[in-house]
Amino acid sequence: MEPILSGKNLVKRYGRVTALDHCDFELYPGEILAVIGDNGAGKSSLIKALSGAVIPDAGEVYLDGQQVNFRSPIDARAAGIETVYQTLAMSPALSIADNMFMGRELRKDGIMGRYFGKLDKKRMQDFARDKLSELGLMTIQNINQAVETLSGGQRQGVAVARAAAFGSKVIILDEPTAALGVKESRRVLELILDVRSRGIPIILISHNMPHVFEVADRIHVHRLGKRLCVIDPKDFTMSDAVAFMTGAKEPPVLAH
Ligand SMILES: Nc1ncnc2c1ncn2[C@@H]1O[C@H](COP(=O)(O)OP(=O)(O)OP(=O)(O)O)[C@@H](O)[C@H]1O
Repeated sequence: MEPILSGKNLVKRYGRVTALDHCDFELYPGEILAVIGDNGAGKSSLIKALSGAVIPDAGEVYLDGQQVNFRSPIDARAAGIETVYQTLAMSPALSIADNMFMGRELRKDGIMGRYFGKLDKKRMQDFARDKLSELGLMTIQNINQAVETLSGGQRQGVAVARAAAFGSKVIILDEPTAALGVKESRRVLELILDVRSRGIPIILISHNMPHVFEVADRIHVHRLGKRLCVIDPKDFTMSDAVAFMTGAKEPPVLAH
């Protein structure tokens, strides 16, 4: 099977810091791939390079086997890669429906939409409602409710639903459960599994080993700016994973 998204020899330097040091990466169709690593290992730099948020100094990114050169996250989004950052990029005062369409609002058909930019609120609300209920998020009663009235878990849910609605190829989640309580985290993990069952592969960056081991099909262990190894969570313990990523223990099989 060919990877849906891959990176080869990616390099990213910030002054004298090498955040990505000839890093390789592969995401396969339909999988949840966790990316773990110590603070500063370069995980964020990796997903940013894959999603157009930073332009690597060297190396290549391939989507569906074709080389891509994303100049911005907008390019990556247009190609079907959606990223949910911890900060969520939502406007708290706007409604759920408005947040789902932020930056890609639907306009009305015909003259009103084309020449006067009139938004098709009804179509956006219906779409938002459909997407949220598809993912079992209809504990949210009112699609016109402001995002600031939602709990942390519900907000994360809306952000994941938004990504799932538009991310036709790949969804990247950066620490989706970091700010959440036990119950809310559980809901978000279920949502991640739901998204996978719809056939969309997910990259999950997380420091939370129980969460990683619960949902990931494979784990990319990142260390000192590159992939150290990829492990199957069924073959290793959480302490093994932590030992590999901190350098306390050598992995049995290296990435290269
Ligand atoms: N914009 C930037 N300017 C300068 N240095 C940066 C910048 N972004 C990242 N770095 C450096 O690059 C290295 C890798 O950072 P990165 O954020 O990718 O790591 P990370 O694994 O995501 O860390 P964490 O788990 O702490 O979020 C770090 O040494 C960091 O200080």
